[in-house]
Amino acid sequence: MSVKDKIVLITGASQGIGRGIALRLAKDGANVALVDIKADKLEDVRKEVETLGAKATTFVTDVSKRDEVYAAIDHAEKELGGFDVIINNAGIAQVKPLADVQPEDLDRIFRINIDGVVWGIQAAAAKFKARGRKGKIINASSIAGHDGFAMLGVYSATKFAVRALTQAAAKEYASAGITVNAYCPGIVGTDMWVEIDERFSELTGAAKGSTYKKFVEGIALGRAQTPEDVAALVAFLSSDDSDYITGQAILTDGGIVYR
Ligand SMILES: NC(=O)C1=CN([C@@H]2O[C@H](COP(=O)(O)OP(=O)(O)OC[C@H]3O[C@@H](n4cnc5c(N)ncnc54)[C@H](O)[C@@H]3O)[C@@H](O)[C@H]2O)C=CC1
Ligand SMILES: CC(=O)C(C)=O
Repeated sequence: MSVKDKIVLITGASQGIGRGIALRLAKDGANVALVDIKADKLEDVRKEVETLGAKATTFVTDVSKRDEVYAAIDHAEKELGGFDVIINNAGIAQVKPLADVQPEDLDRIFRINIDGVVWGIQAAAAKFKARGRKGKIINASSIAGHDGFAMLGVYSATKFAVRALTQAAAKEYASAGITVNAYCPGIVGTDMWVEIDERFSELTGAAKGSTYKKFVEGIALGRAQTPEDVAALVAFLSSDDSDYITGQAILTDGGIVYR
């Protein structure tokens, strides 16, 4: 399995799963374009990647803004000399009972978790076609893209939407040699889960840390997932070994959801 010398753009790369993917791909020989809204943390990840001997560039981008996503891909191509894979990883969570959801809640999460993936798909596909090259598009879904989770209903809807977009894009772009897949992590110990746990505590009175603990106790393999666990699947999906796979939303969750 190799991603050697591939040029991979990763959104949401400042921390958590995105950072884990960047470091894994760099170790495997890829060069990476790191994209996020958090400029300072992006630079920290760039230095970590370069320590591993890979080339890296950063581009501060809000994925909900179409022009910025197109500009990020142009930047990656110019700075790194090509463009082979996009990982539409950036996303936000939202913990709220459905009864309390307001129009602005929908707007915010849809713009990042759905619009951001649409812009990433269309901008990457346009660039692959312009370069006359095959390419790979890889999107972040979730176990919540396979099962709707209570208090995470709108979030779950966005992750179901990512699966739908992945399937539709796989069909639209197959003839251009572009594959489109999604990864579906389970309970990963990142800042996103710190926030989810805190919001559950505020809403239900659960002790701090107890919601995360309860979810982790439901994992068959008996431990929380790490960004490295997720990155292992994404490295495979980024490599030529996954060339015959398209339109799939692959679970990597240690045994929570079975499909
Ligand atoms: N942590 C978990 O348990 C799981 C996470 N996921 C998904 O994996 C992806 C990454 O999650 P984590 O690393 O855990 O989250 P995280 O909250 O630790 O990191 C998300 C990154 O995305 C960036 N981001 C947020 N909005 C952005 C925007 N508009 N434009 C550009 N960047 C933006 C943030 O600045 C941050 O660096 C998300 O799509 C999430 O929904 C899926 C399943 C489980
Ligand atoms: C954050 C997330 O996708 C879940 C379900 O944990």
